[in-house]
Amino acid sequence: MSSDVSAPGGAVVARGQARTDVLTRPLRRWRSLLRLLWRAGPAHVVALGVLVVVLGLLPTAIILATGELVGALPAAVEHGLGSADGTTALLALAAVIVGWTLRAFGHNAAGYLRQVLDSAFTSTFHETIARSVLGTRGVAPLERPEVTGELAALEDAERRGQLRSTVSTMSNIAMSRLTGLSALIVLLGLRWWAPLLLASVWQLVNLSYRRASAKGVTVGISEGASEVRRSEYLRGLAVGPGAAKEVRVFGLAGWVVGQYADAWSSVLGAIWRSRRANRLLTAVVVAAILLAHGLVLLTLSRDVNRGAIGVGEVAVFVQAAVVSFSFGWLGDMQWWLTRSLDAVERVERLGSLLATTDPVRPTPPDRRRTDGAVDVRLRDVSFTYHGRSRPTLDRLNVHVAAGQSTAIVGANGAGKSTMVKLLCGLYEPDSGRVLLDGLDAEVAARGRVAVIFQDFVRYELSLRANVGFGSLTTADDDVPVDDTAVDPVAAALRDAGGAELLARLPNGWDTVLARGYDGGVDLSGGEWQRVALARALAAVRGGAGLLILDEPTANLDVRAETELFEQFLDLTRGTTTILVSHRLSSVRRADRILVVHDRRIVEDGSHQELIAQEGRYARMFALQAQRFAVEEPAAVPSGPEVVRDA
Ligand SMILES: Nc1ncnc2c1ncn2[C@@H]1O[C@H](COP(=O)(O)OP(=O)(O)OP(=O)(O)O)[C@@H](O)[C@H]1O
Repeated sequence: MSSDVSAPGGAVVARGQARTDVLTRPLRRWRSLLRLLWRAGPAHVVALGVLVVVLGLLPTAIILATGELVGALPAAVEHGLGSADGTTALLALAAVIVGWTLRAFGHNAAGYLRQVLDSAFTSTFHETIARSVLGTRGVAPLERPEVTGELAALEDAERRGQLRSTVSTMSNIAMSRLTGLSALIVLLGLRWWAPLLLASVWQLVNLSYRRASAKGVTVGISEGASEVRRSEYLRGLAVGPGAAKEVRVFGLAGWVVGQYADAWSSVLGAIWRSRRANRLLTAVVVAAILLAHGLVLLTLSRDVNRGAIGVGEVAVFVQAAVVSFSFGWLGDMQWWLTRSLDAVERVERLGSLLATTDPVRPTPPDRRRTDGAVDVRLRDVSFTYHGRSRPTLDRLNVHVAAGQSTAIVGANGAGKSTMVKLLCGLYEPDSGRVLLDGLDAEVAARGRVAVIFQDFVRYELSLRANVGFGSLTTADDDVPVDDTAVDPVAAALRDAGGAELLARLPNGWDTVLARGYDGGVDLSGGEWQRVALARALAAVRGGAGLLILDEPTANLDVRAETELFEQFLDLTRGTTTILVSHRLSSVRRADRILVVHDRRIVEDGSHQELIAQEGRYARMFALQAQRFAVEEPAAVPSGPEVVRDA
């Protein structure tokens, strides 16, 4: 009942809202664009603005001066250049020359300013996005579908180069509009209806082409969207490094190219079909342009016949009628500008989405330690990922004393990495508290937690940056990089077992760890893991009091992982350490082992205690030992690889 009553009212409100939006949305978009532009370089914006006005009005000024010159010439010829008519002609000629000279210089200067502002605008645009994205506490807001949608659309606009010439496009359009408008004003001198008629017909052109191109784009985007994505994906398969090996080994080259061509021509087919449907509209618009200009020129010729206007005025009105086209459709420029406005609107929306999805929680008044090992406490912590109905962690209670080494083990998907992410303050729990030295992890983690995730980042930068990012302050220090006694970054790499790697790199610490760069080298999976571990050790040297290794060693063999973890525990003695691994033999030396199962911690104790309990851990350990004994009996008899829950 209530919905029956409210529905019509709601529809009226929605219609009213839509109408208001039609009016306010363009204003909002323009305001955002101009605000970004202003931030890109106010002085350049003012200078370009002045030039746009001058260059926009100059063509009409030149037309007027030309008219004056043409009008004065017969009398000047008759009475000589020294006469008053001669002076008028000479002044008009001078005005024309000055006008053209100004135009040439003005366009040069405007070209320079446009270039500067185009790149400044793009970088301000990127900076605004980066600020919004990096400004969130944690990563949860970035996983919201509406945020990922906006980011994907912005990336797409970027890839298509839709922003690179925003300022050029905008200034060119503004200039053309000013020229068209001033030419129309001049035509008022012929008949009051002449500019109105031409302006209307150019607006008709504008409307119809905007509709046609929007339709083409919509067809391209909506009907062809999946085909566009598919063709781009196929192109990536053909030319990108990701699939290069498989495409060759499986002989997929012909198939990839054929599929790419099919997908692309199906997109183009849809766009061409949509354009063909506009032929009638185009014919009507062309007829309207011819008719309107015909009427204006007919009126003009009748005035000439009647002797109502002179030759100078004819020159002015004919040129003004021709130049009035600048009031009409300006081709791709308008399309590009609309794309820029769309992108700016998205940036604004992204900013407000990220601002509202990240409420700040109050920090408790507990004590705060600023150095040494971190005391970790999870108090009744429950956590559910966005879009999931079931919590991943349910009322967890753990206390890890400062300096303790703890291993987290459990089957795939048990929630081990989720615990790690909560400890890093990347997500907020639904309820309960994650406390580091008594402070919420979201506020306390930065600088105090060092972590190497399973999918740690392989920065396409120098070795020194890859290790030094663990502690930017140490990496920035201008110390000799090869001396492990004084350089914490070098010491971290040595401790992580990366000395041999360093010796093999062509440019030592400056070697870029990626192919495709001068002297760049890609590393094996195991070598990358040593670099990542070195990064974590650098962080500890830089003051991190909680070190978490979330299975970054999966590419190392069992023996290497075990040795590394043991070495790690020795090196980080005095630091709170959390190790996540599926290989139980690798973490058995930890002071304490937590077994995560079905969203909770089900066992908690040392290796010996858990084995003695004969519970889940003991079963997992026995199973892994058994499997390993079958696969590689000689290597590590007491505990092995293989990753399965019992
Ligand atoms: N960003 C995310 N959004 C939604 N669900 C997620 C997200 N990350 C993890 N999950 C889900 O949460 C559950 C626990 O994942 P988590 O990565 O913590 O497990 P894990 O114990 O570390 O597993 P593994 O041993 O395979 O690394 C899984 O069901 C996983 O699919």
